Amino acid sequence: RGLCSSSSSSSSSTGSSGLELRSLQQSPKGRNHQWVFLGCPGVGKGTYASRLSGLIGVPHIATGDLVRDELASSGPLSSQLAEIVSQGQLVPDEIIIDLLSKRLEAGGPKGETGFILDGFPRTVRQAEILEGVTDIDLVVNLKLRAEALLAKCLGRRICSQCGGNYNIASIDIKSENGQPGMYMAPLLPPPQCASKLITRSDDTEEVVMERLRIYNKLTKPVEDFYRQRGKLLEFDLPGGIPESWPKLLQALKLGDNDDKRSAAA
Ligand SMILES: Nc1ncnc2c1ncn2[C@@H]1O[C@H](COP(=O)(O)OP(=O)(O)O)[C@@H](O)[C@H]1O
Repeated sequence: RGLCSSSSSSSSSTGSSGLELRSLQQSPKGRNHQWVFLGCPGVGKGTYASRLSGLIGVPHIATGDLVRDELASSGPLSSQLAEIVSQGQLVPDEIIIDLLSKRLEAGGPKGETGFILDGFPRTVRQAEILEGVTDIDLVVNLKLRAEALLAKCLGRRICSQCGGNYNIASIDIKSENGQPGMYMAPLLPPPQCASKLITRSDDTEEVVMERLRIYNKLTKPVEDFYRQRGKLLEFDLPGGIPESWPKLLQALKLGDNDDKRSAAA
């Protein structure tokens, strides 16, 4: 059983949460794509969600980024959040829903009606709340061989100046016992970022292992939640960006041609 292997499904009773996600467009007419990206830490959700967001013209909203922005703002929540995040635990639903609602509200005046969510929902309860306020079109479940996940998290680097995301891990899994090999090249920073790289404080081996454990326990059941609703698209990443990106576009029927937007409709 791998780090990110499947687990049994969980029941999904719709409890009254008392929570609401404000300002989501209710009507499927005239709105843009509302997609969710699921996948273990290190799988590359941020990379692919952000590339796709540029392509289909909707914002990439990562709840992990919202949490880190809140942490950096030194607001009233930051010390509570710092402790939770540094241990790889999940932030309480109420806080996450509040951060996400505010982000969605801020997009309203800019005319944002769609999104690619990355890092939300992370529990069945969060999925139920989201399903209660809008009809998600598609959930992409990104999967990567377990051997690569930890290395990908440990190799992650961010430019402290421009915010660019890079990865110094070079993954070369040799073929063995009939299993094919896999190569993932590092995503190195340009020279102007190279001296300004920082590592996320929760990307240590101990915390990543805990985040993977929590993913399997609390987020894996979210896959079943969407599978049962016919919304889940499974996508096995075949390697690094050069191999994976065109295949992902194909799987999403976005094709690699000039007609990307209409193909996405
Ligand atoms: N939907 C969520 N529910 C609860 N906690 C969250 C959620 N999204 C992000 N977090 C918090 O922010 C941290 C970083 O999230 P993220 O950047 O998505 O990490 P990962 O690389 O593990 O997918 C998580 O470990 C968790 O503490």
